[in-house]
Order: sequence, then structure tokens, then C-alpha cells
Amino acid sequence: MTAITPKPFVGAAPSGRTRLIRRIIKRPIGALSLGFLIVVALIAVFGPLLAPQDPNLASLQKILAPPSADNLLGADSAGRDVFSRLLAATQISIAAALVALVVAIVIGVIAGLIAGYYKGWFDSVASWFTALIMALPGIVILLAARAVLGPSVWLAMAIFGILLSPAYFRLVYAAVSAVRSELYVDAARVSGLSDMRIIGRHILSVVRAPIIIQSAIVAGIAIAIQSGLEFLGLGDLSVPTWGSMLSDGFTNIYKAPLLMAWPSLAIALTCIALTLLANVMRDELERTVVVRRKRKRAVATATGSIAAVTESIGAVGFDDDLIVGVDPIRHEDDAHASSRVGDEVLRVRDLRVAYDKEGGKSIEVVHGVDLDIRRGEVHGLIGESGSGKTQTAFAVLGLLPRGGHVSGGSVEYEGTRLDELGERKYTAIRGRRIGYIPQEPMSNLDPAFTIGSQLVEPLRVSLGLSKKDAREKALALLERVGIPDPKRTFAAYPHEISGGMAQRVLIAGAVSTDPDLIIADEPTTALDVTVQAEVLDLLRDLQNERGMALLLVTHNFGVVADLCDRVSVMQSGLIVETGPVRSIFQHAEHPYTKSLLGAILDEGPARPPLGTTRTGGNR
Ligand SMILES: Nc1ncnc2c1ncn2[C@@H]1O[C@H](COP(=O)(O)OP(=O)(O)OP(=O)(O)O)[C@@H](O)[C@H]1O
Repeated sequence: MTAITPKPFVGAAPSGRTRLIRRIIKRPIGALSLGFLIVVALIAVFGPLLAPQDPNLASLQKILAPPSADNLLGADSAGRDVFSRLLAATQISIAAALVALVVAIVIGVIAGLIAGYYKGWFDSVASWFTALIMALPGIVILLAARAVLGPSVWLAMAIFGILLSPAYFRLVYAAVSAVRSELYVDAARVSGLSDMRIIGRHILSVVRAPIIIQSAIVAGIAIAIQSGLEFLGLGDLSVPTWGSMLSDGFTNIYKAPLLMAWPSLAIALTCIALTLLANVMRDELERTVVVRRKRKRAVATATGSIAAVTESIGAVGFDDDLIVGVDPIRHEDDAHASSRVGDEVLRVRDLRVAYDKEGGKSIEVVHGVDLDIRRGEVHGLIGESGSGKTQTAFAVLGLLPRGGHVSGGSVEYEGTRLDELGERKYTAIRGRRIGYIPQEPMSNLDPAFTIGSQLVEPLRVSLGLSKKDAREKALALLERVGIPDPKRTFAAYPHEISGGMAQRVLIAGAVSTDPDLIIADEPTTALDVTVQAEVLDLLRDLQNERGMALLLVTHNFGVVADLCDRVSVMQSGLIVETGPVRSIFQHAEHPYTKSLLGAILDEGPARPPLGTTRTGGNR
């Protein structure tokens, strides 16, 4: 079976950060710039301790003295040892640049994350402030601040950090807005992760690389600007910095030209090293992303082409004029269906879903759905493309896309009104008691994390398991869902597994908390035909084994016949007929249901009698 052929083992791979550093070091420019910056950082930390003399000790005898054994790099216009001052200045210049960097990152990243993730009023206010700060002339603000607040290098750099923050805000905002609508973020919400965890885990991981690259560039700019201010004599003269040393050297350029060389070299080489390192990091990180995307696209294309064929087999077109009435036709339970199932686990009444449109209008796409899912039953929700199946499922999960909302009706889970619960309580129920299996397995796995970590995290959050227990449970689940080498898959990234394996992983995730209800939204649409059958078998076995209810969204009556106890037929946002599968197959009443069944019987080979199609289970 090609879909579950084991992929090459990635092995106990080093962490992403270690691999990135290794790749940077392999490139001569990367190794050189990183090496130089490490030396600068060491000097910044230990420089003052290594200084042979007090950097502020002036001596009239040594004014502008040339390099000698006593003063390795000579003495400045006040007779202070240039070497000692250079060591002390490195600490202050680097620390001042870090102040600007930290202020810019804290303001820009936090505001960008909140605005990009939650949008709303904060987005409008933050975007307005960003535009305002960007419109301000930075150097004028710094000069004005110096006049008002005094010559403190730290204050100047903190203000400069605020002026730099829009760069981070825009970067993070754009990345978060893009990632926010990814399916794996929705999947993480379904698995019970809080917004904070989703931001920390799935969203920060996406913006981390651009932030690191941007920081290398911004650090260089901060050093240059700070040195420029000091050079202009706007800094605190009592504090040794590269800029103030440069200013002193420039004043005495004719008498002691070497004085300018040392701080110039320090500033120039540090800024160049930061820029080169940023370039190498960008090349390396982008190369990784391109490789991952290529692999992911290759998998998606392989499964997508077959999915397109199965879609065309499963989907049937119908005329709108077949819609009759709002009240669904209800079939009485037969002994077979009612013997297997208990009371209702999910009760949906008059559910309406609407989307906001421009001009304050809204458009309703689900027009009052009633749906009962009983404990332990497999309930099919079938209908043509666009009939509102997914919107109904998402409304139950509380995962309607932006602009969509439940405009009427109620969703009750075990007697609790989900639509009236706050987000926190909803998340807790959704993570533990209701599982979700999505349509596109690949898009629902975060490409930045291994399969193992994506299974372990929800287990730890929802069930409070220790890391070790969660890992063991995840491995056992992978084995249970038929992954041939669980350990290998556990360590693999999503692009390293097939579409069928990805769907098995998501099924493992959905059942991991032993939920009472699983909502599976066309779980086989994106899979190879042979893998579809295996995945359906797996779902049926797990459902039998664990006795959970399953709401199976599909447009394929074959799947309904094979798996479901009861079915609700949906057309144009309404349920038009509902009842036990056997009864509907034998006595479909609604013209739409009849045409759905007719299309299958017309197009496909004759099905064996009901009941003999099942390879397992007790139905
Ligand atoms: N973001 C949206 N804004 C406005 N309308 C939407 C949006 N998403 C879906 N709809 C509309 O809601 C209706 C129902 O869509 P839904 O995705 O539930 O269909 P479906 O039955 O699941 O179809 P499929 O089998 O193709 O997934 C469609 O008419 C669709 O155009």
C-alpha cells in the first residue's frame, strides 16, 4: 500500500536551532560573521574586567600619546587609555543597542500578535499608531528627547526602540494574519489548546525566523544610530561609547589619525557582521521553507489529483427547484438502529448560520437545522457541495470562519448549551469531549512541528498527562491507527508522511481524549481511493471499540450505507429528510434524497444488499 510506505527515518535529529547554527557555520561568511559577533559579545560581557587601566583615568602626560607598551592603542585627547576605553565602550554600545532592540521587539511583536490574531478594535488602534510612528521623523524626535530628557544613552535608545517597533509590528501582523486562517490553527483550537498556547506554539514559531533576521539588521542600525548621536556630541560624555570615541578621534584627526580608526573599525565591522549574518540566516531559513513547501505540495498534488476524481464520482448536481418545504421528512427508527444507540449526546435545534456582508447586511447559509446525534451512533450528514454541511459542523464546533456567526437556534451537548458558553468553557469541552477529523489532513498539521509533538501537546493540556505518559499514549495511538512504524512517524515532520498517514495521525489525535462525539468532515475526500477504504474501516473499528458517537459529513451515499446508523440529508442549508439509513435507502421520500440515491444507482455498479457490504462491526 503506497500510502503507508514508511518514509526514510529522520532519526534523532538535532533541534531546529542547533541545525540552523550548524548550517550557518558551514558557510564561510556565516562562520566568520558569527565568530566575530561572539568575540564582540564576549568583550561586551568581560571587557571592563580585562581592561588594563581605568577607562576614565585621565593623564596630562599622555594626551594623544601614540601606541606604546603602556597604552596598546595610544591615549585620547584627555590622556585616557584607548584600549581600556574601547573594551568598556563595547559593553555600553552593545547594551544600548540591545535596549533599542528589546523595546522594539516587545512593543512590535506583542502588538502585532494581538492585532493579527484577534483583529477588532485593537487592530485598528495599533495600525493607526504604527502609521503615526512611521510618519514621525526619527532623528528630530531623538534630538527633541535629548533636549527635554537630557543626554542619557539609555533613554535615547529606548525611544529609538519605540520608533523601530513598527518594523516588527508589520512583520508579525502580516505573518499572523496569514497563519491565523490556516486549518492547523483551527485544528489546534479544536484539540482544546487555549489562544495563548496557540499563539505561543503555532504562531510564534512562524514569526520567529523573520524576527531573528530582522533583529540582526535592527541591531546594526541601532549601533549606527547610537554612534551617530554620540558622534554629534549629543550623548553623555562621561560614558565611554564607540560614538563618543569616534567624536574624540574626529576632533583630533590631524594630530592623532589612529584615534579614529579603532572605534570606526568596531562600529563598521560589527554592523557588517550583523548584516552578513542576517543574510546567511535568511538564505538558510528560506531554503528550509522552500524545501518543506515543495515536499508538502508534492504530497498534496499526489492525493489531490485522485481526490478530484473521487469528488467527481461522489458529488452529484441537483436543481434548486427540488427543494420542498422546511420540515424534514422523519423516518421512524427501526429496531436495528435503535438497538445500538442511546440518548442524545448532541441536540441541535433551528440552527442558523449567517455571514456578515458589506453595508451591515448578512447572508444566511444554514436556515434552521435540527439534528440529534445519539450516544454511540454513526450519523451521516449528506448533501451536495455547498448545501451547508461544513457550516453546520463548524457551528457545532464553534469554529465558524471570520464573519460567520450562529444567528439563531441552539447547540446542546449533553444538556449544556454550547452556543451560550464562554470561549474558555467551549474550548475545554471541545478539547476533551468533542473530537474533530478534518477534510484535508496535510493542511491541518503544522509543518513546523513533528507529528509527535502535535499529538503530545493536546494530551498534556487536555488530560494533564506528564510528557512521558503523553508520549507513550501518543505512540500507542499511532500504533492503534495503523501507522507501521510509530516511533519513526512520531519523530517525522508532516511533509515526511503520506496523506493517508496524516489522516491516521489526525484520527489518533481526535480519539486521544476518548471523546463522546467525533465530528468528521469528509475525512476521506483528499485521500487515495484505496486509502479511503482503510480510513473508513479504521473509523468504524474505533467507533465500535470506544462506543463514541460519530457525525460523518459526506457527499457520498456509499459511505453512508457502509458506516452510518442514521442519516440526515441536507440541501440548500436545510435538512430535508432524516432517519435510519436502512429506512431511507428503502423508502426515500424527498425528491432530493431520491435523486441522490438514484444518481448512485445509475452511475455505479449495483450494490450488494445492505448489511453484506460491511466487512466488520456489528451493524
Ligand atoms: N466564509 C463564507 N462567507 C460566505 N458564505 C460562505 C462562507 N463559507 C461558506 N459559505 C457558504 O455557505 C454555504 C454552505 O457551505 P458549506 O461549506 O457548508 O458547504 P458543504 O455542504 O460543506 O460543501 P462541500 O461538500 O463542498 O464542503 C455555501 O453556499 C457557501 O457558499
